[in-house]
Amino acid sequence: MSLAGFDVGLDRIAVGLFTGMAYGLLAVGLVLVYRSSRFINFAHGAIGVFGAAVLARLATGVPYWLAFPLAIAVAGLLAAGTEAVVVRRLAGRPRVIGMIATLGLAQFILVMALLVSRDSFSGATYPKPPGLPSFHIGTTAVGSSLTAMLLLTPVLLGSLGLFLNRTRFGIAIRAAADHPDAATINGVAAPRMAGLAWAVAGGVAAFSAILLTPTQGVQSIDSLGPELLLRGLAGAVIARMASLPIAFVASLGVGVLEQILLSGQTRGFVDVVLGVAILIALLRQRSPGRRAVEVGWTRSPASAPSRLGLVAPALGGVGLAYVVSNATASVLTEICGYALVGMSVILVTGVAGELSLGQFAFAGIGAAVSVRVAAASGNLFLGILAGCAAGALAAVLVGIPALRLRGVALGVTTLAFALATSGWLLRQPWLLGDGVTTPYPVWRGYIVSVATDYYLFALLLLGVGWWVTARLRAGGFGRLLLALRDNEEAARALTVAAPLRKLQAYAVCGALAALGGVVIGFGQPQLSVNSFPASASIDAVAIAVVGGMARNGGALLGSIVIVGIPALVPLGIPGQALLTLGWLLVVLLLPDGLGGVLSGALHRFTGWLRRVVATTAGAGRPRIARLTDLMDGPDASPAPTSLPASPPALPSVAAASPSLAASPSLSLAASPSPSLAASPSPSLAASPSPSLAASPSSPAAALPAGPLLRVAGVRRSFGGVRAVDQATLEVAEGEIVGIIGPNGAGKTTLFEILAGFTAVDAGTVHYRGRAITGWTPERRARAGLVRSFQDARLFPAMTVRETAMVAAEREFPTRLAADVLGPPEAAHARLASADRALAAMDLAHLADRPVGELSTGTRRLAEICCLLALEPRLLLLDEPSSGLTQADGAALGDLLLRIRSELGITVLVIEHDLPLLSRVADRLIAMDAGRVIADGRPDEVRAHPDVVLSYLGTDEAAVARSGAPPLEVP
Ligand SMILES: Nc1ncnc2c1ncn2[C@@H]1O[C@H](COP(=O)(O)OP(=O)(O)OP(=O)(O)O)[C@@H](O)[C@H]1O
Repeated sequence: MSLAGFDVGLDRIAVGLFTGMAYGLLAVGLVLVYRSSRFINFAHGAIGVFGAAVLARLATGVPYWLAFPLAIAVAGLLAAGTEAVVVRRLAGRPRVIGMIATLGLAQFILVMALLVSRDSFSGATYPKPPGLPSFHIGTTAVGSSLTAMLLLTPVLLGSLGLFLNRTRFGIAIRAAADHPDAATINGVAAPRMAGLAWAVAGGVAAFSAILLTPTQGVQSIDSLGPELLLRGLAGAVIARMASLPIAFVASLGVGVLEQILLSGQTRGFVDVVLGVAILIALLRQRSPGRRAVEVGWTRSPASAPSRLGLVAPALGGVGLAYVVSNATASVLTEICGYALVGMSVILVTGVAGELSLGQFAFAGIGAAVSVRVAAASGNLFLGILAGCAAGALAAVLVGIPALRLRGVALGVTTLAFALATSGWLLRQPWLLGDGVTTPYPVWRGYIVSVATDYYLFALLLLGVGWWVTARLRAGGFGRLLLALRDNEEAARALTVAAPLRKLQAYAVCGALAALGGVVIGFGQPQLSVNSFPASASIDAVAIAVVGGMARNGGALLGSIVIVGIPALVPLGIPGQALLTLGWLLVVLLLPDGLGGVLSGALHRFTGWLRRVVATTAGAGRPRIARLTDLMDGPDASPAPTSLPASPPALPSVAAASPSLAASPSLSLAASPSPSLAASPSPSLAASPSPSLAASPSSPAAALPAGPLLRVAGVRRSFGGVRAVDQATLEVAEGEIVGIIGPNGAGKTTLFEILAGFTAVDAGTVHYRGRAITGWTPERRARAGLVRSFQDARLFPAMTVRETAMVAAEREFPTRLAADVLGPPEAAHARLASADRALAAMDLAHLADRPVGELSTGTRRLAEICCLLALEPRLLLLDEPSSGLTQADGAALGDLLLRIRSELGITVLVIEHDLPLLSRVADRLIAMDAGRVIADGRPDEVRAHPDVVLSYLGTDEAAVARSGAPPLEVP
């Protein structure tokens, strides 16, 4: 039967269901692992293939049906071992790194499978299950393997369901996956349960690989890589990486759809359709309320463009052109191209913190467009520009769905795009078709036709890409990306426009990868899709990780190791295994990659040389000190000495108290310190200054009639939990209002809604008379509605000064082009503004300390400093006293009163410290189970019977016990 040119007959559907079963099992394993470890195990398919290899080897000596469970058990053990040795070891590092480690592991395991048994890659010679019938559906032969799959898959899934839902271990796995902390408190060993989940997933993968291999032709490592993974991921993503049954059923659909499409189209077209299906599934997913904050990024030296750092390797590279053969020059050219793509990975993953598995697709598109445009226009530079623009555009389009969903979303969409590009897009006749003849680049009339000459041209483009990347990383743009990577919500609360900045990052990375593609493209007389396979995108990730993501030089180093060595030295399978094992070990053991090791060695070497020169030649600063710039460049953190002079330290909030430096805790016991408003600083303390008074959010600006904030009938549920339920409240200009309620009452969710981080199910929020329900967090923050966070995490890998510079973005925003080409005025202005703000809060002495090293109290002060720098009109503070000592808590009360009296800022504050609130608040609002249960004067609310019942549990006496005796309300 045919429909629109596609065969939808029974045969097709039957074959589709069989392959769909295999994809379904893959998807089930991916979901299981994702639920327990929160990342995608890219080695999942490879673990299955390893199990299949073990069966092929065992079946030569023992009966098949004995080898079958043994092989599954080996795969389960391998998966559990992966969890214990690789995943747990990387627990404190970003999840992206865990996923990258599994990419390396996948390659290593596949090579190992090849060493265990070559049969695991060939359907013709692979053992088939004995004792089971073969039959026909229509004209389709169903062999014994498919019969086994048909009979055993329901048994396997049924047992898995029973195991997860009915057994103690299964329930513990689910509990540990969904609520690890709660499970640990209840005595469930969460890490052991994750290991068990991985073991089950590994066994399932082996089951599917063992029964699927006999139905396949010869499989290559490539066909078992990204393509198979995408098919499993499609079902898993449709099931939102959560539901095992939906993942399985969706995968059956994927299998059937694939078979039907294959009747009239190529495999590449199937990838396009799957990519679109994944995109739709991702876009339909609702953005989660609170996001998990990414942990584990360490502070890395950003590479500022140092002249020596560029010139020294460039001179070495140029020198090579005169000593190597044309064949070697071609390899060197390839290394340059891959290094540029690796740099794009460094920017998107190392700096922006998102995994992209499609950078080579952008390279391919860039190459194809540039070659076409250059050939048509006869202008090489026009071709290069067009190629980079095409790469940037493609990256932006692919990145859009990932904007709302962090974590794995970009990895999944880019993987789909990589496959669709190499399988379909690049094969279109208007791009590469069956291959196009590349015109020779012409340089000022000179035709670059010799490989060694072309290598020099490649080196030039590498230098340009390096310089641009280094400028961006060291400037304001790099800082914004780091802030978004470390803590996206905090960055948005400081007015950073996350979607715009991320799209800019994707565009730059797409253009950079495309430039790599241009280098590779013009280096080949005939350009075809074979130069840009999907698996090369994974090599690009390997390059970045092996070389080290902290430095641009890492991409070059990684490219030499991953591309150069195999091209120059024939490795064979054992050599390849060693190389992949090597890069896996680098991921596990060297967070800074080989670049970090080399840079450390250079530092030590130059230190030693300096000492030698100093001893032999007496005093004097040897120039070789700057050799270290080869890897690092000067630290991007601007030296305080190079700044415009900061105003003298102010008589600030903390000035009258023991200094913050002297005490690790927050010291706000400043009252009666000189007034903030009286401070000579032109910054946050400058309420009467012209800039603040002129600001639209200034209290002096014309006020609309009515309350500053009006919340009406707001509702928000998470699953079955009504976090906020018909909340209605108002806050008048100039008030300090406290929000109280027991844990889980919905206070923070209400703040999330007010600040724009969580969407409402129903109800409206009006601020200054305008409906802001649909506004983004950054728009609200720019309008003066500013929030703090309960944990005051800020950006752990950034210094206090850099954090304050993020807040200064509101006044002096970073412009991408100016960051690369422009003069440093805006950067200086941001720096001066940050230093003024820090000085006003007496934090100047902490300016160069990484935020991650500060105590909670000091971080909280730094956070308030940044928030005040935004010149807010309404400040939402979420439990500002948590983590403070009692004395600091009292000083916080003084600070709140002065923020209102001297800066005219209205404050809405969530607090558990009732005595503090009773002292500073004009009004209290009590919440319970998402509802507002009381609203009025503090003494009234505290005495309200519902409040006593829900919040205090007992009676008014508990108020006195919960802290110091209440003070008079001012
Ligand atoms: N993103 C989310 N996903 C699922 N449930 C959520 C989410 N955010 C909040 N909740 C649930 O909503 C309810 C209210 O949580 P919320 O954090 O707003 O309360 P709270 O009053 O701020 O508590 P606490 O004082 O402990 O911070 C809780 O049951 C919480 O588990």
